[in-house]
Amino acid sequence: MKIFSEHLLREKVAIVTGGGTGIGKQIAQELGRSGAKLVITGRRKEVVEATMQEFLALGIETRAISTDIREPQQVQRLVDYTVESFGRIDILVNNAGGQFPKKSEEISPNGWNAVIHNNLNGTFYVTQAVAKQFIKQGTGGAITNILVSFLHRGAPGIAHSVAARNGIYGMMRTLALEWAKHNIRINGIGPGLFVTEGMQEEMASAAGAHFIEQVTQDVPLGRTGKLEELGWLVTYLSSPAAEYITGEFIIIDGGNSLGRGLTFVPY
Ligand SMILES: CCC/C=C/C(=O)SCCNC(=O)CCNC(=O)[C@H](O)C(C)(C)COP(=O)([O-])OP(=O)([O-])OC[C@H]1O[C@@H](n2cnc3c(N)ncnc32)[C@H](O)[C@@H]1OP(=O)([O-])[O-]
Ligand SMILES: NC(=O)C1=CN([C@@H]2O[C@H](COP(=O)(O)OP(=O)(O)OC[C@H]3O[C@@H](n4cnc5c(N)ncnc54)[C@H](OP(=O)(O)O)[C@@H]3O)[C@@H](O)[C@H]2O)C=CC1
Repeated sequence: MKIFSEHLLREKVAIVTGGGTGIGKQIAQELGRSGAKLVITGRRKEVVEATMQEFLALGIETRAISTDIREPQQVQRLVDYTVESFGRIDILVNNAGGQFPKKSEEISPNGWNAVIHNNLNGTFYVTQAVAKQFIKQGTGGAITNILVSFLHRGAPGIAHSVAARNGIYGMMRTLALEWAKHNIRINGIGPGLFVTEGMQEEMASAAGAHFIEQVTQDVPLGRTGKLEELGWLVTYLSSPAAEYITGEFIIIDGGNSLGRGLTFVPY
């Protein structure tokens, strides 16, 4: 379904980390369908290049480059490559990340550090490098961080990831204040359950075959999310329609974080 005009983000240039797969791929596609030029990145070159070919076939101007967001030099190469390719950057989507489920008493120091490093440090490196380009351009920019719906509620089994995402949340609120004078907006969204290969490999396989059905039972709207729904939200937040929104966190989970509601209903 097409929601936004193909001119909404015309002449805008967007970087999407983890843009070769799952949520990042769909967000990138929706930004591209709304007119943005794309640079998609992830560690696996062959994955981002295959997605680039799909986008080019749809008529979306796309480049792909491999980057490990944990490596500041590679992150700077991503920024330089984007500017060399398209002359500027306007939009950043920090989507790359993830975790492995594990009882907290069993997480090794290395395991803890791996998740914090990938999510929190990696997100900061990309955010800082892109924001420096925004400031140099003097154009402002829009940054959206993909966080988790249970950011404030907590989630047993992924303490390292929830800690890292709350670190990003604190960073995001601070940077929204610090960089408002440069017209850099920075927001976060918290997806509930969206079925992707990555999610199935990392989460559902460890949690059991019925994980998705079980989680879905708790969703008031009675279904998992559609990936396009994330793409539309990020497109909105990246567009002029959201020019007065910064430092915000929006949950998109079909009401899941509301819980089941009151057991007593007065009718
Ligand atoms: C409701 C759903 C909500 C959320 C859904 C999603 O997010 S869906 C999106 C889902 N998509 C993703 O999550 C994809 C992204 N995820 C990843 O790329 C990786 O899982 C990573 C970044 C978390 C770790 O990568 P890395 O290359 O830095 O790790 P490394 O190999 O160098 O090991 C370092 C330490 O970590 C330990 N360890 C690592 N893995 C596991 C494991 N499975 N099991 C146990 N432990 C594990 C490893 O043992 C070692 O500790 P040790 O033995 O030395 O004490
Ligand atoms: N699916 C869901 O229900 C939910 C997902 N999320 C979050 O949404 C994001 C996308 O998840 P999803 O699409 O489901 O799963 P994926 O596993 O498909 O997405 C993870 C992406 O991040 C990239 N990535 C991971 N680490 C790095 C790194 N160090 N440098 C560069 N790229 C990296 C991966 O590419 P590569 O391996 O090639 O580097 C991959 O493209 C994640 O942050 C996830 O935690 C949040 C809530 C719910």
